[in-house]
Amino acid sequence: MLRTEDCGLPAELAATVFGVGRTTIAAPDSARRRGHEPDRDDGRTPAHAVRKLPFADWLPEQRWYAGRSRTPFSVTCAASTSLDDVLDLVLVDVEYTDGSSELYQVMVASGGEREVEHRRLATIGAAGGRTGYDALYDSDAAHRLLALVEAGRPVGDLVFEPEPGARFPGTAAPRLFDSEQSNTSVIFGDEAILKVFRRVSTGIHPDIELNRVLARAGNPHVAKLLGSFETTIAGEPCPLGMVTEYAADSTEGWAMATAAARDLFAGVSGPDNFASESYRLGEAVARVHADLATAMGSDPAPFPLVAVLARLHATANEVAEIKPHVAAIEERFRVLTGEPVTVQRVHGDLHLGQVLRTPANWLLIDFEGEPGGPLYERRLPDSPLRDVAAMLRSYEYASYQLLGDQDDESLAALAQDWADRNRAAFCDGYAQASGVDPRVTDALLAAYELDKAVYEAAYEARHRPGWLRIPLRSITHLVAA
Ligand SMILES: Nc1ncnc2c1ncn2[C@@H]1O[C@H](COP(=O)(O)OP(=O)(O)O)[C@@H](O)[C@H]1O
Ligand SMILES: O=P(O)(O)O[C@H]1O[C@H](CO)[C@@H](O[C@H]2O[C@H](CO)[C@@H](O)[C@H](O)[C@H]2O)[C@H](O)[C@H]1O
Repeated sequence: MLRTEDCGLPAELAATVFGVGRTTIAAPDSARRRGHEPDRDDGRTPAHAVRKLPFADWLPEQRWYAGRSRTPFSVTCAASTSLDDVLDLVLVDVEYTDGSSELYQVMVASGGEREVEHRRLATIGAAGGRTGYDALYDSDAAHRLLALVEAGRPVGDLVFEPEPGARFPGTAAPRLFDSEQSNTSVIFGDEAILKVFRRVSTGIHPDIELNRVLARAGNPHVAKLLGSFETTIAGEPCPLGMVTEYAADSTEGWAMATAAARDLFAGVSGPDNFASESYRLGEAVARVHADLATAMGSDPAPFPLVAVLARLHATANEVAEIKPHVAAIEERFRVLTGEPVTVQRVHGDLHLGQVLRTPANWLLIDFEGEPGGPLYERRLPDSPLRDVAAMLRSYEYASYQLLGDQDDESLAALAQDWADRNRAAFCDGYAQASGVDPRVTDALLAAYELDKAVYEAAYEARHRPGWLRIPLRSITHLVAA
């Protein structure tokens, strides 16, 4: 049975009560142990009402809500900070009946009739005589949030931090980024993109951390970080969002690659068929790796046998189609026991949807690692081959998704040909820029590809069962090679 609570906290757990920014924060499970609901409302801000908004009904409608396959047990407002009279930053804790939990960030604009886009989706509901909206749909509120990052002043427990020398857009009109994402982004004119993290947790956010390091290293293959903001939970930093320069006139690598592969299928492709782009992309990834290694170091380590086996067995328990391949995959992993690799900070979830082609060059975005895992895990050093293998997998996706559920061998041969050509071009570019050809350690590279394909099998089984056959096909090929 779903239980919705509001989020007043006992005094000893409440973090702070500030001037404009009144913050109420504590570990969510502590919040539920409270015996009373202290009323902190001073009449100036609607925080009391904000905490009573019907988040339990609204959250499951949001595309970034990750709890659809689970049953919520309680939905609790764990923290709220009033940014001004009509804008509150709220952290909503969702606990599920299976014992798992998530903390979601919602920026709430409240008041009477507001000018908001997508009113039905944006309306959280009413409490205390006021209606609460998702503020990211509200252009005024989005501007106020951006202004807070630019000003860099603390509000309650919230810390807003502009990067040194960052130039923020002035009055550029904001628009909500309209696509499937795990976070929510607002674009300001052609100048900046504000990404508000939805599922938040304590730790250092790799997307902010690595973008900062690469911007300071002058790396040309990232969108320049302009600022970020975070809060504190139980003494730990909890990153909430970031602003980067917007790459106007850019196209996602996935759109370009799939268009090129489609041309080949239609018999209208030129001789290059994306290969020169793949070469330049390989160079860009190598330069990002080089700057990350220089700035953050690298170390020798053994091939991560325990981790890849753990993922394999967990996936086999979840995805029946993996079971027949387990022994063969395991063998591929076990021959690499003790095999030395070099580890450093890497992207961690690289694919053609995470790269943008600007008129000038390729940019890598979204350095947040594999979504779902805890932040500390996503920041662990890993082999650069992890990223290379992930890109190689993406070329197979780009061509094989065009087959749909057809088993046409001549089409499959075309798909493989396109993928092989672009995979080779990517590795050539990577080798040229790094001085190390990833194909030299072919068994290692294949093992990282296998590990990624196993991850993808779990991802597809959960999110896109119709695409499960793409990683399964690759697994069959990789273990047969
Ligand atoms: N700096 C940028 N310039 C232009 N478009 C961007 C930029 N950053 C992100 N995008 C667009 O927003 C989409 C989602 O961004 P991403 O960082 O991957 O969000 P999420 O973490 O929610 O997946 C990208 O696929 C890209 O199309
Ligand atoms: O972009 P996210 O960080 O959310 O990454 C997740 O979703 C990706 C799909 O959007 C998924 O990528 C897989 O599908 C891509 C095509 O849609 C393909 O290019 C990738 O190679 C493939 O792994 C990614 O694995 C997942 O973590």
